[in-house]
Amino acid sequence: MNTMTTTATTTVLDASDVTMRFGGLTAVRSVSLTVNSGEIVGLIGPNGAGKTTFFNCLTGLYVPTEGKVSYKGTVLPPKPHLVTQAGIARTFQNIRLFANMTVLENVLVGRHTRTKEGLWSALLRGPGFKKAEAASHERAMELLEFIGLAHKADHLARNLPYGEQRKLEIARALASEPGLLLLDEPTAGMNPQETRAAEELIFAIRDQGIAVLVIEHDMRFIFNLCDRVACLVQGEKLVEGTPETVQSDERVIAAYLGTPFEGAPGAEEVAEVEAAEAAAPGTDSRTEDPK
Ligand SMILES: Nc1ncnc2c1ncn2[C@@H]1O[C@H](COP(=O)(O)OP(=O)(O)OP(=O)(O)O)[C@@H](O)[C@H]1O
Repeated sequence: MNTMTTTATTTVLDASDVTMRFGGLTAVRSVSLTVNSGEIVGLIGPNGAGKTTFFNCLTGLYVPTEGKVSYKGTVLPPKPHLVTQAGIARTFQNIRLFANMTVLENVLVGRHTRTKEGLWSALLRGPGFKKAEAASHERAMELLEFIGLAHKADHLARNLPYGEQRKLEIARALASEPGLLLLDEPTAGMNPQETRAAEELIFAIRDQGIAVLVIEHDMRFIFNLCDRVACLVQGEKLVEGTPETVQSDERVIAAYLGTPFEGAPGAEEVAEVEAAEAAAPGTDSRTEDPK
């Protein structure tokens, strides 16, 4: 399903024995994970398992207590902007757009790590700055085209529907021209149509040669999307493997259900619940202005 036709596979991300302690609490314990070129890797686990903390260790927001993180063979500096510059971009669990800026401006903000023009050039608006500005504008419009929002370039970000805000965040992350994209719960709060669109978008991103690591609670989404899935439980990696391996692992099921596995809900039951949800108006618990 997710097969690539490219030949050589290289390791894009190599996180080795990453441990993160907060005082007496070990949120992540000796977790190793690689992401290879052409791959979409999923990170799952119950609430509080350490997924976001692990992401924060990868992106320089946290300095791991132990372990190291390399990107394309080079150990990453523990500073978010340097990690972005190195080639890793991320989105957050809660939407972090500039609500009062336009869609285009939000993407342009994401380009700043790739703009080499210095302060004086920017202040004097010399020819170098103008050329860089035009190139950034062109690339930002290409990205908006790619996510299907070019026609809304001049809209304020806060006026976009929720699913489009999530897409815009992805476009802003892509604006830094990453080799690896980290997505923290990209479908949180989405309806089934938006979730399907997000899936298509992530496949398209992978097809452009960008490796993807994604945290998600929606199991159907993750098992359909990913080439490989790792499951964290209480800060430790419990299982890693193909979606087939992970979803049939009884330890994973038990970790989610909190009880020994006694049979998964049937497809019919799931469809019934979904149909009831879709039919009932006003059951969407999302807020207009998600934090
Ligand atoms: N800055 C922090 N200081 C202290 N404890 C923290 C901090 N960040 C996370 N934790 C703790 O670390 C553990 C892992 O949290 P984390 O948010 O990484 O889990 P998660 O798997 O991302 O959960 P969720 O799915 O709910 O987002 C939790 O017990 C959390 O309370």
